[in-house]
Amino acid sequence: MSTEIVRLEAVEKIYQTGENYITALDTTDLVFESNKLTLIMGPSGSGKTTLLSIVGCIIYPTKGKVFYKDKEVTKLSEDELADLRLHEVGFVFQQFNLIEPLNALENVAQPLILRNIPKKEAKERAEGALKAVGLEDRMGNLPKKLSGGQKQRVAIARALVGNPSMILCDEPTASLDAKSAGIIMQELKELAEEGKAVIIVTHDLRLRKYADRVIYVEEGKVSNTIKNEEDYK
Ligand SMILES: Nc1ncnc2c1ncn2[C@@H]1O[C@H](COP(=O)(O)OP(=O)(O)OP(=O)(O)O)[C@@H](O)[C@H]1O
Repeated sequence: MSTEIVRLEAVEKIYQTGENYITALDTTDLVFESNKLTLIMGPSGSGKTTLLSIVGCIIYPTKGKVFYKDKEVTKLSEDELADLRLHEVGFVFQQFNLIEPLNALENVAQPLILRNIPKKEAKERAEGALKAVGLEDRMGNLPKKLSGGQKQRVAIARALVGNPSMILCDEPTASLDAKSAGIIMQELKELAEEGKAVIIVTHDLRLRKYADRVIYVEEGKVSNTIKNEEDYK
């Protein structure tokens, strides 16, 4: 059963640079639910990262309201927002963002250490997360001793380890070959099936087969249909 995780009500984001105003996201109403893998697609500069950043409580919208499980995010202070992010959101990026001198296990344990969880418990939970992504035999490896696909699985384990409700991914397969990309998408799909809200920004139209839902963003406007596939390449 799906439940509502994030709700955007009449959300708009306008950036100001000097005297110029850019409407990165036009008035948008959206709901993201648990148990669903959603793709956010659109041409470069269309507003995808802006949308993901609002959903992930990284930035405030200029107008409108954001609710996280009925808590109004747009009323929270910066500190409360950071706290919500730390506990409820897992992030996965194109470039993995692993800490090079730390091995896979230490990388995955890092968010728990930041939350002052005792080292022993952090290690046990990190082992569990690495097992969940099939990397139990690579726990002691430094990132440089892992393939791109394995690094991304470590990044997914790190996103998972705090047991967030949402996993947000910005181009998670863009640095990977087709086979590794397929493994990562399968992994993310399983997380959605287990109850997470998984939201992925991508340019890759081939990933649509993994999605429960696809949202297209063009010039800051969100819709359920694609206008011109050529613009997405
Ligand atoms: N911090 C910022 N200040 C000013 N303008 C910004 C800022 N961030 C984004 N923009 C502008 O807002 C618009 C949407 O940007 P956004 O990064 O959300 O697009 P995107 O679809 O994620 O692009 P890409 O696929 O290239 O990453 C663009 O015109 C961009 O130049």
